[in-house]
Amino acid sequence: MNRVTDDGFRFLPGHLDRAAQEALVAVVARIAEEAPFTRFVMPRTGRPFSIDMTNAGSLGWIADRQSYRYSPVQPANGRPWPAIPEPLLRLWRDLSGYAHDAECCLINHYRGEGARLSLHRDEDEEDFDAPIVNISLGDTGIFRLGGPARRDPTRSFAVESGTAMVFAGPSRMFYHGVDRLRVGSSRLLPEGGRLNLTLRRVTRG
Ligand SMILES: O=C(O)CCC(=O)C(=O)O
Ligand SMILES: [Fe+2]
Repeated sequence: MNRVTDDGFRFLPGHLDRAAQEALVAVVARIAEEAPFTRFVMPRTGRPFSIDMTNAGSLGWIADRQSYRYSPVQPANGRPWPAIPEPLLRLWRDLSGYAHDAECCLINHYRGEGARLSLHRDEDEEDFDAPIVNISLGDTGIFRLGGPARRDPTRSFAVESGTAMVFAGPSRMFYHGVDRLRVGSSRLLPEGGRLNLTLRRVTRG
């Protein structure tokens, strides 16, 4: 049921088997020891996200009252983010086909009911030519994919644990978001919920 569409979007359910998923959960736990999950607030409104975030990589995606941006250090303590672990770099190399390595792995933790991510575009990077590689672990997320304009029609995908998605070509700049979780649909994470990892190139290679 792997799908490739001519807009460059690839939907790859079952890309990671159970063992690979468990290994990535352990990888995320190690990252979170060095860079604890935090709840960012949105610029201007100061309203908190409904999900917790952390990063690995030379640059991490952050949000505060001022802006959405990439930072080489963790806002909470000024320390660098942990390096992107090798298994994640391998996924990037396999799935992105890009000449340069990912610089950021943003990790989103959707803890349960009410955790969502409104429709947005990933546009804080300098390099829009590099694809975005998206990996899901734990509870199924209801993912919404639109088009280049906010008003474009959207499609919804149930994104199960182990699914990889690649946003290349035109789909790199498509609006997207997560409406909700199917809470309790997976037993991968001991505390439940969903982890989403996005591997990103930020600077021009
Ligand atoms: O959780 C997801 O699948 C989407 C995450 C996302 O769009 C983002 O982190 O920018
Ligand atoms: Fe996004």
